[in-house]
Amino acid sequence: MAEARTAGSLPVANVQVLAEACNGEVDVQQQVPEKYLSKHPSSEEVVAGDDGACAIPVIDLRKLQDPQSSSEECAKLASACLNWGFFQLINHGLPEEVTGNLMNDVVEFFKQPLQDKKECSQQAGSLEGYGQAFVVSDDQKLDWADMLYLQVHPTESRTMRFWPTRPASFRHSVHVYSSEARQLAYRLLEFVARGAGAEPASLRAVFEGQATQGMRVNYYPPCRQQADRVLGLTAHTDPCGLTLLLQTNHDVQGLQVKKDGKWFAVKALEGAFIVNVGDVLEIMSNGKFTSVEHRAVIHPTKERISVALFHYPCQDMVVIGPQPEFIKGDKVRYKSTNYQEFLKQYFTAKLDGRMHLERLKLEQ
Ligand SMILES: O=C(O)CCC(=O)C(=O)O
Ligand SMILES: [Fe+2]
Repeated sequence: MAEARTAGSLPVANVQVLAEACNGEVDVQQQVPEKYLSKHPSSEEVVAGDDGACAIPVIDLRKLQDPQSSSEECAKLASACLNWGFFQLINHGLPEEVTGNLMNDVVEFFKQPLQDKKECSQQAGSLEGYGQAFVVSDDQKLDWADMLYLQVHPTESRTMRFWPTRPASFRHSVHVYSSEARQLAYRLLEFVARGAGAEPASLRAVFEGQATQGMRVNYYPPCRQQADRVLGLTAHTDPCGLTLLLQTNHDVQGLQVKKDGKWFAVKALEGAFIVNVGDVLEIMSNGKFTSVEHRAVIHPTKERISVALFHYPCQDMVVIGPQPEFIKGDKVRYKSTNYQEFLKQYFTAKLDGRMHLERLKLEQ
């Protein structure tokens, strides 16, 4: 994701520090600044996921790999990618130690004093490092979150000055986790293609080799005041192909996914990945899969941390458009577009839900 490097964000307050002041953890309690408050609590309906249901479909990798159940599970996967754009992946085979080490180190990173975290601060003109993203004007509403964004693959594209050295195991944990998760993403892309009746290798080939993988860690502090008017992460779609998401405290709900005009609160299953389709996959699949709007809400008393791993096509990709494998007698539904331009537009603007994607749709 070369563009993340040329697209900076205006500097804003550190939200973790602000939250401590607003939550009464220091001598003088501060009011949550207006910039973090939406005008009203959203009028859109939220379907709560606390009755044991997790809202989005659950896909079992073991079933995908078992010849006995593979076709049925593949069809379920393709349907999840079309109708929800999201699913939870169970029996994914990534060792618990690998995900556990990553999450522990991420938690430890954010526990450090601000000064120490600032050693990894973003620099002007780039989104990599510790800071915020998508702040493009002084009067825009702000998200109640800090983030750490790292480009993790290809290895030569890493800028180590943004990679924390504390805790000491951080870099190693990210390296191991991102390599294993990348293999998992490739395997999933094969099943996703198969589920839509395309050649399994067709999608994988686009994302393999020198393809870009970026990791965004989101830190959402609690907010005791007016929690229903404070948003952790504005509604958006992911610009990549496929995102793999993990979160700490699986019992703290934060992620919400839009379907049929309603927000569905996702109840994260312990040990599962939350996987979603990004813009590039919607376009390449000619709309057989959907890049769905999602957002993160915050909790009044508990922090939440999520780690999103974005899988982009190869750096040298020039044009993105519907792939022949996914058209086959269907109408072409999206304009082909210059890939670098597409990324640039995404990373230099305010998050805008699905607007940037709708502009690429052809009249049918
Ligand atoms: O925190 C979450 O659950 C969502 C994160 C997300 O959507 C992102 O980083 O793109
Ligand atoms: Fe996202």
